[in-house]
Amino acid sequence: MSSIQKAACIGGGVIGGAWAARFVLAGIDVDMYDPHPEAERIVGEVLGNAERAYAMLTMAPLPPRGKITFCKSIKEAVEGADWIQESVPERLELKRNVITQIDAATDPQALIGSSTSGLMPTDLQRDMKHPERFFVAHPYNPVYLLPLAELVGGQKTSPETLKAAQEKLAPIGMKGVILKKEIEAFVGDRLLEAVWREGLWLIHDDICDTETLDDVIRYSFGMRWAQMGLFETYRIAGGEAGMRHFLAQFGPCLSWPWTKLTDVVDLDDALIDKIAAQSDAQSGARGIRELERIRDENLVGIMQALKAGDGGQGWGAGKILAEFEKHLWVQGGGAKKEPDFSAPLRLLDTKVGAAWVDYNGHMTEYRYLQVFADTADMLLRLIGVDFAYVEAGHSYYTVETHIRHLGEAKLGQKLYSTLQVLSSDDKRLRFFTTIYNAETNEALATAEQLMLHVDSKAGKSVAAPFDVLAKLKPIAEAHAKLPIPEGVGRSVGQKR
Ligand SMILES: NC(=O)C1=CN([C@@H]2O[C@H](COP(=O)(O)OP(=O)(O)OC[C@H]3O[C@@H](n4cnc5c(N)ncnc54)[C@H](O)[C@@H]3O)[C@@H](O)[C@H]2O)C=CC1
Ligand SMILES: C[N+](C)(C)CC(=O)CC(=O)[O-]
Repeated sequence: MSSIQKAACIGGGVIGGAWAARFVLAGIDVDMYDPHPEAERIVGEVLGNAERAYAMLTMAPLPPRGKITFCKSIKEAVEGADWIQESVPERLELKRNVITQIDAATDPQALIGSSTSGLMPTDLQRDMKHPERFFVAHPYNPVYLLPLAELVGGQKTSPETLKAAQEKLAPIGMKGVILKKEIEAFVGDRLLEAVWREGLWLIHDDICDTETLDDVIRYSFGMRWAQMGLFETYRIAGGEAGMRHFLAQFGPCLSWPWTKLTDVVDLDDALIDKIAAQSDAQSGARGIRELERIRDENLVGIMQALKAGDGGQGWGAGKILAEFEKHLWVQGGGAKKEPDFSAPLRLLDTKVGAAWVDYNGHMTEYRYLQVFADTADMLLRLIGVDFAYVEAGHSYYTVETHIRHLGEAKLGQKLYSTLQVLSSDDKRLRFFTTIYNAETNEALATAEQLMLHVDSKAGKSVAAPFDVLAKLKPIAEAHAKLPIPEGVGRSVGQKR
């Protein structure tokens, strides 16, 4: 699968900042150009929310975070990038000018995507020297969570470009959907505009207020749309007779006076005041960043629920998440140099994210287990028990864990973990893991764990194969020479 090596983001507002977060959390360095004096702060805040969301979204090992560099010009930002994402304000002349500058400054092989919500790619690529590598990659807010990018080519875009873009989006957890023809506002914003226009009429005509309108969506079809969209939902609504029956029954309603879709409401001062006041009453008690965090938590919950859909295969956006996680597991947290076996193995470096902190203001207990489990997974990958191995039907299962909490970790604390193999045979693997404060090297928690090698299809323990045991052997032999860590074999309880 071809992947993005280095990205450039031109424009770092709501969408450009979130694209940057999507890239850096997938381990890709980003060079950013945005003349806004506070661009660095704004992008930093978006990235903070994105990191918080990812800490809730997945337990798969994220690669080391990419680096964001703020540049002084478009030329400087795009140098060496193989994916450039333009996200400047929605004005044709401005975008065309920026895209032409990007085109002139980059390698002709680099892909150039525009975040435009509705401008035609043919209009945007008009002045480019290499228009064949330009396309619309229309994302949805927040880009770091919602997987879709509508990929739309203009008259001069090559079909290979769209295919390459689709392929490069997959490893960063996105789903590139290629539209057959260009059209203003593409597919998503055509639908959203229709709903929005209708919504504005309902407020204008005092049928409901903004909160009631939002309730109607979120308590009903909004939930359906998140998992089945429109046509699959309506197929079910046709009952056993299916889509043909649905069309026969509800098709005629389309010509009844059910909608005002062709009329555009006049957004005069009175209507603007009314909507703004209703929206303030509905949501004004919370700031934008707080609303973003609530939205992100809810989206994560929906995506995780969908990941369990279709009998555990994953459904809709949950299937994309499952595929992204599989990719992360295969990558194993990024390339690491071969560890030194003559000491406990340093296998994981991480940081306490906001979603890890509990009501006591420190890292909550189950997150320690997560770090221990992630560390154990690193050991397993080191001995060849990787994703392909597990898919082929064998694995190690944890059968016993004893955790000791020795210190506290607060929000943002950098951590690392080390693992010492205590004993092993052809089925058993016993090891001791310590989580450290990365600044002071203070031990914060330890775990002694026992794993069994299993045939996961048969559901029973079996001897590990020769090649796994051969990889484990030098680690186990080297660790047998180390002192037994303090705490090994301790039981839970008070002295009597
Ligand atoms: N906000 C949304 O929900 C979505 C927006 N989009 C599209 O993304 C694009 C950007 O929209 P937003 O991020 O919402 O706007 P925004 O106003 O939040 O951000 C635009 C950024 O571009 C910067 N900028 C202005 N001129 C520039 C230049 N010459 N070079 C580099 N940066 C420049 C501004 O300083 C600003 O930070 C638009 O095309 C929009 O249609 C796409 C999907 C959703
Ligand atoms: C409002 N908008 C047209 C900029 C919205 C989009 O383009 C997509 C989205 O995130 O809803």
